[in-house]
Amino acid sequence: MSTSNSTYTPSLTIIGGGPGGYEAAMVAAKLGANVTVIERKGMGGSAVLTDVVPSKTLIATADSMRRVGTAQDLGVDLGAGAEPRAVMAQVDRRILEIAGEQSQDIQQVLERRGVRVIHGVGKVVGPHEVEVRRHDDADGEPEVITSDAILLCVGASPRELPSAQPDGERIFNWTQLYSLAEVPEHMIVVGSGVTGAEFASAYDLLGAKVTLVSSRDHVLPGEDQDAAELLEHVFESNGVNVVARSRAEGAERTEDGVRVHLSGEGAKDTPYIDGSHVLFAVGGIPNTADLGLEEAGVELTESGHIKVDGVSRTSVPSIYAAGDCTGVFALASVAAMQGRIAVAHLMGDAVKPLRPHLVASNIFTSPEIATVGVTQAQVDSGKYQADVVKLDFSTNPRAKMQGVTAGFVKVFARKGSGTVIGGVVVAPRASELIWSLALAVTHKLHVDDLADTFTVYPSMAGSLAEAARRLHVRL
Ligand SMILES: Cc1cc2nc3c(=O)[nH]c(=O)nc-3n(C[C@H](O)[C@H](O)[C@H](O)COP(=O)(O)OP(=O)(O)OC[C@H]3O[C@@H](n4cnc5c(N)ncnc54)[C@H](O)[C@@H]3O)c2cc1C
Ligand SMILES: NC(=O)c1ccc[n+]([C@@H]2O[C@H](COP(=O)([O-])OP(=O)(O)OC[C@H]3O[C@@H](n4cnc5c(N)ncnc54)[C@H](O)[C@@H]3O)[C@@H](O)[C@H]2O)c1
Repeated sequence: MSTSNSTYTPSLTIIGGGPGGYEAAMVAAKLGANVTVIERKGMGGSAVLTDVVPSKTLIATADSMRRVGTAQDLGVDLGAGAEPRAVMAQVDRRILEIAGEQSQDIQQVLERRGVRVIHGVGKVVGPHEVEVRRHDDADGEPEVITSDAILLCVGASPRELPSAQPDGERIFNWTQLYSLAEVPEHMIVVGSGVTGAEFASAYDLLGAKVTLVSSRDHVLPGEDQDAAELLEHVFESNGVNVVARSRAEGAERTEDGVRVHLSGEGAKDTPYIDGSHVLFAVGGIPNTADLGLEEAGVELTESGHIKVDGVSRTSVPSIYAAGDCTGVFALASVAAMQGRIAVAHLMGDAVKPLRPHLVASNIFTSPEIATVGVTQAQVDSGKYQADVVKLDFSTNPRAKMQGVTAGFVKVFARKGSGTVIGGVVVAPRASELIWSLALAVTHKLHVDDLADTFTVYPSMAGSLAEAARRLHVRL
């Protein structure tokens, strides 16, 4: 259906204004739909207000600290006694300003495109009906909006331990970190997934003493093992204390800080840790309770996520879902893609189902860890037959010039054919370098295509081309 030539204007109600919701709203409005977005916190959702934007802005400051800290190795005299210091009040103000501006920008763009934005709480009350309680009319009668389709993009919230309720002063979840007057003296980070690793890295660079509690043998379970080991090595050399094979059982306030109680193998040596602050980064739970989903017949998984197919359809034909509430891949980019796919499907536009094996992602630690496509674990398990080349950046001239001492690039090419099927980059700004590999994986480029493409000399990207060259298949 080409909506621009059609007299019929489909209508779409979206609950949740994060990347899943706002991207879908923009595309749907552009395609001519009548769109309403209901958001309870602010446009941009958790991604913009509490998760991605604030954490990456904090990490930008931490990264500046890193660069200033290593400037002396490059011959920069910072002057006697001049130690870089993060001024947290200023850092936090900047974070909240950037998040607020970003949220405003998104709202304005949507409104310019004719999207109706409602600040309030939405609930599904039928296959085509959403009830909304507006914040500016909380005691009034809720409005019921009827539309051709509903898109659920309600996201997720931090998981909390009953025995460690966050108070936003000493015991934190990741949404509460942006009002610290000072850099924490000793930050205990519980959970060594992506969130825990990023904050452990950031607070370390900001000057805090950091202890990272990991329930597994190593940090970043499930990520590329070489990358995780390298990061753990960097953590160790920076003085981050990784307490492995330990689970936090609870946390309590002490006179001047917190005590975190541990269980598990690691707790035999360390039954508790005292620190000034503790951050719980122990995963998220989908915001699907009290949304009227069971009554509407929308099927959920055991974990409470909304079941969707490759084009974001739920078990109810008129209801779609996208983003963290679906449990597919907790990434802003995936949420946005799922939202766009839902809209394309609804509007009868060309639609390609989500292809999770093409997702590129980045862990914003120092160094960053970026991945795309097939993983080393999948190659090792025999799921994919691949040739693998791993090149350390230690021999890369640009890396030497910039003082980059730790990092590598790894390229996976299909055995026999040489098609690029995956890659890992560990380096400062790996998030930017991975795009060339993502392009290669998505468009099934050959290693020779990468090798034959000019790179700038000297550049970190030169190592990507060199890895591809080493994977050349001689016919
Ligand atoms: C600390 C942290 C850092 C991250 N960093 C990155 C990163 O660097 N890159 C990346 O790709 N991903 C990152 N992520 C993941 C990313 O934040 C999520 O994948 C993304 O936010 C998902 O978008 P979404 O649209 O599903 O939901 P969200 O961004 O969670 O937005 C959902 C919105 O819906 C609202 N809502 C819920 N219920 C209702 C209701 N009934 N009525 C009205 N509104 C409602 C919520 O309040 C929320 O504002 C990070 C996550 C965390 C926790
Ligand atoms: N840069 C990014 O793109 C980025 C950043 C942050 C989060 N995310 C997304 O968010 C998703 C969730 O990541 P996450 O790290 O928040 O959650 P997660 O569920 O991946 O990791 C939480 C970790 O905490 C551990 N844990 C749970 N309870 C514990 C306890 N009591 N004591 C010690 N450890 C405990 C778990 O075993 C797990 O390893 C990721 O899949 C990622 O996609 C992305």
